[in-house]
Amino acid sequence: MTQTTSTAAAIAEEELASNLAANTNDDKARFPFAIVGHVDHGKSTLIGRLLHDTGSLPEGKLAELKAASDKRGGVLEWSFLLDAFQAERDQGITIDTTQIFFTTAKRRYVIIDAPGHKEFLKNAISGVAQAQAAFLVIDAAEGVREQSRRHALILHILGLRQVAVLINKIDLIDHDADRYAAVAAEIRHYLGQLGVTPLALVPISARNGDNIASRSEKTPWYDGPTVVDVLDNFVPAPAPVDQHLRLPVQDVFKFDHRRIVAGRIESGRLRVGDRLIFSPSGKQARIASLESWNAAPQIAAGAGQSIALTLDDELFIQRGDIAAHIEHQPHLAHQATVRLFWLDTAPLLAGDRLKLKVATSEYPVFVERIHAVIDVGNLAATQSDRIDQNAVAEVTLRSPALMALDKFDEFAKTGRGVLLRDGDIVGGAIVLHAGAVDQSRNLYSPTQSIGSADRASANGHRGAVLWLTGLSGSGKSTLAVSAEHRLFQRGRQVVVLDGDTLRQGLNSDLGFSPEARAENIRRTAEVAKLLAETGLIVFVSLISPWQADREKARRIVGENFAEIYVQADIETCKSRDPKGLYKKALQGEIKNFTGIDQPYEAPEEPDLTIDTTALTEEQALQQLLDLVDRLCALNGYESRRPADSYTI
Ligand SMILES: Nc1ncnc2c1ncn2[C@@H]1O[C@H](COP(=O)(O)OS(=O)(=O)O)[C@@H](OP(=O)(O)O)[C@H]1O
Ligand SMILES: Nc1ncnc2c1ncn2[C@@H]1O[C@H](COP(=O)(O)OP(=O)(O)O)[C@@H](O)[C@H]1O
Repeated sequence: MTQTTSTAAAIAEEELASNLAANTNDDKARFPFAIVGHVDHGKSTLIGRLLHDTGSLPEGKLAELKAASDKRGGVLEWSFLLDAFQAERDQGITIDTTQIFFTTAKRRYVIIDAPGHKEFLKNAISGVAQAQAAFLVIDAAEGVREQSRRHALILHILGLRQVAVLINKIDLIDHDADRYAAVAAEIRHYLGQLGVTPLALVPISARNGDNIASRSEKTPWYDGPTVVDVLDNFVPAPAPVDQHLRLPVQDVFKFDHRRIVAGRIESGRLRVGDRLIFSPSGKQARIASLESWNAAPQIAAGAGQSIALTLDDELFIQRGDIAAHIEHQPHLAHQATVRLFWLDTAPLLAGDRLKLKVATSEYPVFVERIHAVIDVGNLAATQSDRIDQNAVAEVTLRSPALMALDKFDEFAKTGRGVLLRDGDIVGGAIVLHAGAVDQSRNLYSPTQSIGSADRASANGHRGAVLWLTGLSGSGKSTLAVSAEHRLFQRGRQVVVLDGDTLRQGLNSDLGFSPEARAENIRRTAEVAKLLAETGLIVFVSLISPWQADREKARRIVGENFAEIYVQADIETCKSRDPKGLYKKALQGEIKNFTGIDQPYEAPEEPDLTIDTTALTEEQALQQLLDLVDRLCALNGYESRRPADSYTI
């Protein structure tokens, strides 16, 4: 390293350190925690109490509260405090109920998401609520309830490991040690199944102030910490600045002929001269400058800072790209296995299409497979094809877009996302596994064409041509169209090429002579080949009465071609006569009609024969879909985990 660069590096370190130190002086340095629990178990009262007992109430608030409580019958209602804050907020005064601040002798705190706040789950899941610890409040008289369980599960899913349980309303059970012990055992057992060991369980009465800021005389059998002790003992998370760099691009501005890339550094650090790679595009450039307005020029920055930088190369960077150092990039994948929490009233089904929003990027995805749905009550994993509201499940999502993702346990911010349907948040997801792809294959240069393997990887299946042959009325179109619907619902790329339709456009110049039919089949085979190469599952529904023409079609398409004989005898077809054509042909109104005055050669060795005279439409469809599954599955693409290997 030269003298100049080492000096620059030293300055950068120093500057970064001072920036970070500056950061610790703002409100971000408050220790953020959440209070969760079943409705009416006492969360609001606890907040009122905490503010009061730590001396954090604004002047005059207590008097106001007393007056309000007197009006309603005398008992001091600590939860009115939150109502009062809410009222002030509604009038445009500064206190925000979703961010309540208070201070103990040891440090400053921010309570994230006031209890009862309907958005808690959404916020918690979307990562807005960056709590580092949580209190789970449980009513001593009522014990563990559905919401207590669900909230505990969410805390676990969100990766929150510092959890303490406050068993509230201890006065309602007459400060009874045995009843307290029973509730404590129940919640310990449940949390134990999740692999969570509560840091403490505290018997409290939020209303009366027992064991909040000082030890209560009414629970002489309890010798553990108070709520404030527990708070002060939560350990702040290690600074994300020590992790690898993740800079999700928020925007790119044109300014004075320069392109300025803006974003918030979610983890790690960077400095001028660093070489960055932007995922998923794979473009690379060095940082030319860190922009600053009305401030001394910066040459380094770290996690938590919002920055604007320029690059030494005019790359096309866009919102949603993630900048990282080359040695430690996010995973690139079309497929991700996630643990999700479903919020929408409408269930999530296999094949459903959603958007996965991770940091600043949004990817279209569909549910490729639901591995297991978790019962919130007993944590049992069951196999299901639907995920109902408030359920937790493990699923594989697939995107036609290449996604840049991290695993949640490695990078919290870029390893978790929100699921959107029609613009609404309908669930949250943490990434357990991002299916890796061969990166070199996916970093395209504009001159390199996209191969069928890339397309298959994006779609989650290979392209193929399923050539349905059979008499008019045998059931070709019926089967092709139902298969198309079924596969489309599963998120497959699929299309039907039907003789009737093609003959109205591409092949409108052709009749039904043997030569015209041969040309009809040749053209259709060429089109089917092109579509299959772009990754589609193509159903061709043509009578294609001659073996030689069908063999030619197979040669044109090449690999991934299947000949399917849709079998029904002529008498059955005549009796079905869905379009009334047999009647006309028998009356001589239509000439050269297959099966009447032109032959039909049944396939000699079809890949599949579907006898529609013996099967119901559904059975016939299943036979066809089974063949599609075999023909179009990617090698190893499933990467499925059986439900019984599910652990949470
Ligand atoms: N002479 C004659 N013979 C057979 N079929 C006739 C004829 N005239 C019109 N139609 C209608 O055209 C559809 C068949 O066209 P195809 O393109 O599938 O035929 S071929 O593959 O070229 O043999 C066929 O559709 P399907 O009933 O779905 O098979 C008929 O609707
Ligand atoms: N198992 C079956 N599979 C497909 N179609 C069936 C079956 N059983 C009865 N049908 C009926 O046969 C007719 C087939 O018509 P269509 O699909 O237009 O045939 P094609 O496209 O081969 O001319 C439809 O009316 C359909 O409801």
